Amino acid sequence: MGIQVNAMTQEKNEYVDAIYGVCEEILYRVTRIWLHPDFIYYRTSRGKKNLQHLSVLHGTTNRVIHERKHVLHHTHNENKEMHNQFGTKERKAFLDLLIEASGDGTILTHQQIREEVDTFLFEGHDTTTASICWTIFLLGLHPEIQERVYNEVSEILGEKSLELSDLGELNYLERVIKESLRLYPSVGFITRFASQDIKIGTRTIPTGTSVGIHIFDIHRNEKYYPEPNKFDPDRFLPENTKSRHPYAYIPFSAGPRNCIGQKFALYEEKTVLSYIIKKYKIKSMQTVDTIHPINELIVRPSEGLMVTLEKRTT
Ligand code: HEM
Repeated sequence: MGIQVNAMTQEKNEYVDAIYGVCEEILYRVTRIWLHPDFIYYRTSRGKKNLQHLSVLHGTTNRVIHERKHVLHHTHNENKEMHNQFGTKERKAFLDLLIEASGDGTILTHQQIREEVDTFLFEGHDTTTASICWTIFLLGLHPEIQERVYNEVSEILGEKSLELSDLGELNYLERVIKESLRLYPSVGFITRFASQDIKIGTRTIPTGTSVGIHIFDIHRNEKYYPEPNKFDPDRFLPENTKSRHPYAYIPFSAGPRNCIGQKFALYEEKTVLSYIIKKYKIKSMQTVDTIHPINELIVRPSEGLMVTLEKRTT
């Protein structure tokens, strides 16, 4: 979106703190029915704190949109092709497209643009970060699987830099990421609103019900995944997936409101992981039994994940 959050360099970061605060608060409030009415919740100290977090988040997004509108207004480049420093055609940024499509507020209001930007900022960064971390942790526990990834990456990349066309060749790494997303789906739980009666077996879910879908548990169903807690990337070999129920694996949700960033997410993860694995041997300092995954909208380890990185010599 064209802003620097500096989340890696600043120990205390207002934007990051606000994201964590809001995530924690959503779950806290959702699980306490007496806090559901606004007129009660916003009178509590937690409700007031949450408003402060939201004001940081919305303030940042508003600033990004206003700055971008300003730039677009002054460069008048809406209909011109943009070229980067190498002279190749540059695609327009997502925010630029939204601003252009907004028809100066007649088609998309400022608030609607802001909601889209918030969704992308949130869905697009924490999800992939968590998934990359869990994959590193699992590779650090399984040296033989890590070595297979290393061999694949070395064979495809050699000494050259990664190119877009290489990403489709990293098949084993893709299976590793998919299996990691099965065991630790970044989004462990989603909800849907039943817009009509749904019959499941002998039971009916009536219209208007909020339905919780526990992706974390679905992914550990023994019926579809024998030895469900075992990390086995070969579960995602084509011959092993072809007869699996399509909704037995839903890290990106399913249906019309599934994740629109899933292809990008896999590209991003393959890029980051292949660079790390090519340079370092990863060793995990914890085991599956000593880490505690928690669901704060994103499935994270409650106390972080400790790994050591040893520089590869070959
Ligand atoms: C490993 C990475 C990711 C995972 C596991 C993931 C997972 C999901 C899930 C489960 C949903 C459905 C949420 C719901 O229905 O409540 C979703 C929606 C969405 N995701 Fe992702 N996501 C990932 C990465 C990304 C990235 C990188 C982007 C953007 C660049 C993105 C953009 C979105 C958007 C915009 C939606 C909302 C779609 C809609 O409501 O129509 N996601 N994601």
